[in-house]
Amino acid sequence: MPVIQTEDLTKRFPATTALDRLTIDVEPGVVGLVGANGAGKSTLIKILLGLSPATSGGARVFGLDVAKDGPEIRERVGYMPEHDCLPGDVSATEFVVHMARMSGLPANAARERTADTLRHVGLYEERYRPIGGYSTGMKQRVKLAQALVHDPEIVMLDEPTNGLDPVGRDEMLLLIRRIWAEFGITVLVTSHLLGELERISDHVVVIDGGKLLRSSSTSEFTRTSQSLVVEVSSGSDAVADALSAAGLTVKRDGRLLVLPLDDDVVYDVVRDTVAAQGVGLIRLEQGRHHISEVFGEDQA
Ligand SMILES: Nc1ncnc2c1ncn2[C@@H]1O[C@H](COP(=O)(O)OP(=O)(O)OP(=O)(O)O)[C@@H](O)[C@H]1O
Repeated sequence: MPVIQTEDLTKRFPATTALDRLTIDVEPGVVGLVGANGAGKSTLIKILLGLSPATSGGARVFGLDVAKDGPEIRERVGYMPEHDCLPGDVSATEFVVHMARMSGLPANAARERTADTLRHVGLYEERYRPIGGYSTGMKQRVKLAQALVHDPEIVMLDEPTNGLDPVGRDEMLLLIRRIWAEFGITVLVTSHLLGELERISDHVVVIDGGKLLRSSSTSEFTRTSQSLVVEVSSGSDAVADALSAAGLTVKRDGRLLVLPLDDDVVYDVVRDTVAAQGVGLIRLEQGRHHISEVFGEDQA
């Protein structure tokens, strides 16, 4: 059963339509929600949490209606907001214990879960220091920990890699993948970077101007964009011409010839063509495009 479903979900603000008849089904796993700034990602999350009403259409989380069952949904969901929202004068431990108590955990369980969760996100001795002195990466980890501390069934992470350097991004992406892989908690994670979500998501939903552009499994995204890279010992111009004559679309990338891999027969055509030209085949390998390239963006 889908964990999140929306049907014709629409949210209008006076000056803009943030979501425009959005219909999606999200199955368990890591789901990437991709869109440029202002695409409607945060608005969708707030509606799913029952914090903001839809203008029309509907949404369900675990089959519960977001318009009526907000409190029950929020008990079962963890939420990491996009913007910095942490108090600077308390420690990570104090803050996360507080959030755990707010979720209804008894004092002892809250302390134990907090210690486990902060360790899981990679905060150790620093967890006793005031959050005000933390780096952006450490603050993002505290935000992630408070989303996980009450052992939710889904976490919704709004731009968790925002403001992080490349190493911090990689670490955060790995942590997110582990939430699903090790604990079986479904993750809905937003980003404006297609390339980074492609690396960790089982399924990717792309929205633009509040409208659905595409929703499919990550493997399907990349399968439709696979290519075959060919390198020959000499005479690459003649080989390219012969491949074109055989009906293939050939692109040049320096010494390499790149062909769309839409059919396995492409391998045979390349092998036969290269043999007929009497040149050596140095390389024949599958190239994997990034989703971002499919959308013509250079973001990976
Ligand atoms: N409370 C609000 N009042 C009026 N307009 C809003 C409100 N919240 C969002 N919007 C508008 O709705 C559109 C979608 O905003 P949203 O924050 O959902 O986008 P986003 O994809 O999360 O982008 P970002 O990453 O920049 O937050 C934007 O045009 C935004 O200005």
